[in-house]
Amino acid sequence: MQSLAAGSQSAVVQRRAGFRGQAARPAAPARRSMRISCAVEAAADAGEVSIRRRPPRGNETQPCGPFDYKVRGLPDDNQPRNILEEIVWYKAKEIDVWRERVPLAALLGLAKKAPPTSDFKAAIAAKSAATGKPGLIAEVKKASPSKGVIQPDFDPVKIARAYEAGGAACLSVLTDEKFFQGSFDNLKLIKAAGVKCPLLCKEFIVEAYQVFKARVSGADAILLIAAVLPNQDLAYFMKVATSLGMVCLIEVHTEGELARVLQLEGVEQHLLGINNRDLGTFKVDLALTRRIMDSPAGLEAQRRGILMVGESGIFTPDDVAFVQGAGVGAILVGESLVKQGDPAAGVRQLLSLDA
Ligand SMILES: O=C(O)c1ccccc1NCC(=O)[C@H](O)[C@H](O)COP(=O)(O)O
Repeated sequence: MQSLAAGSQSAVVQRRAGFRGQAARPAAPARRSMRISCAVEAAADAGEVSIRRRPPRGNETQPCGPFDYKVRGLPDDNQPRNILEEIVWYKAKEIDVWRERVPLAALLGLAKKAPPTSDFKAAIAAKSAATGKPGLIAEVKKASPSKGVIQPDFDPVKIARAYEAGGAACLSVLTDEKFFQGSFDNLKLIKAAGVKCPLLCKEFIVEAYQVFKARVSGADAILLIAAVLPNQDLAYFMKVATSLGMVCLIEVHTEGELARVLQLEGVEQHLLGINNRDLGTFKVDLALTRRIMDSPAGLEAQRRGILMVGESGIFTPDDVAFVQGAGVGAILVGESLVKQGDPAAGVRQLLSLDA
């Protein structure tokens, strides 16, 4: 909406400047920008939330005194359609347990007392300017639903220090326990160890409670997934994060989702990520980054100077060059770095910093 309004305004300016009563037409760049804006608006309709936040016919088990009662005969459409749905459905139960242990009011008190955050975007810009490569967000990742355990000898602080020494701009720390064997404690440990790289809390956020928990645990940035969250929720979590001094990495999987999130007010202050992993098949395809960056929504994001991040499936310097060529300013890399014996060398090699 915002961009369309801007496009129309420049068309009006052009019309007013019409020369000698000629039928005034917007100049070519303005016409192009209007065309892109209209295409982005049309694409946004296709970017609706694809993940159902809870089982449509209720949970398969219901509490019954001290036991769980299994509800029989629920139809197939009550099963998660992909891994993200499975994660999100489980997350609701996890949050209930956390909230019982530490109520939201107590968490708010802790968040108020937390030390200041570090500037996530500035760290990326600085590294990028120094190396000529996209800023690296290196992920502290022990396991994943697609690969199982990736690094059996997992020491989060050692890995974080190695990433920093190798030249990463920022770190991403997986906090999900059930599916990624991560934890909020890892985030706390890395911060407490004095690692200077700003930290992204890689959590599947569905409630504001998690945003406060991220801040209390030392995060400088949070992940928000457009497939899970409608714009109303994204806007709210962005506001909460901003009020706590954090930025958001808003992740999309399709052009439609990108077009939709571009409608969010103030989205330019945050980062937009394109995740190359298909949620149904787990296959990664870097060409997705290129396709989305070349789409009207991708062009609009670039025109607005939004920091774009290529995520998942980046293994080699050629992969880095490919997504950089597509226009991203940062990359998020987990598996290819974390499974190396020497993650610092892995970072230098991936970014060709030794050459
Ligand atoms: O990693 C997975 O298998 C996965 C499955 C389902 C949802 C999300 C998943 N990963 C989260 C991520 O976004 C990646 O950890 C991150 O982009 C790094 O990816 P990679 O370099 O391929 O490890």
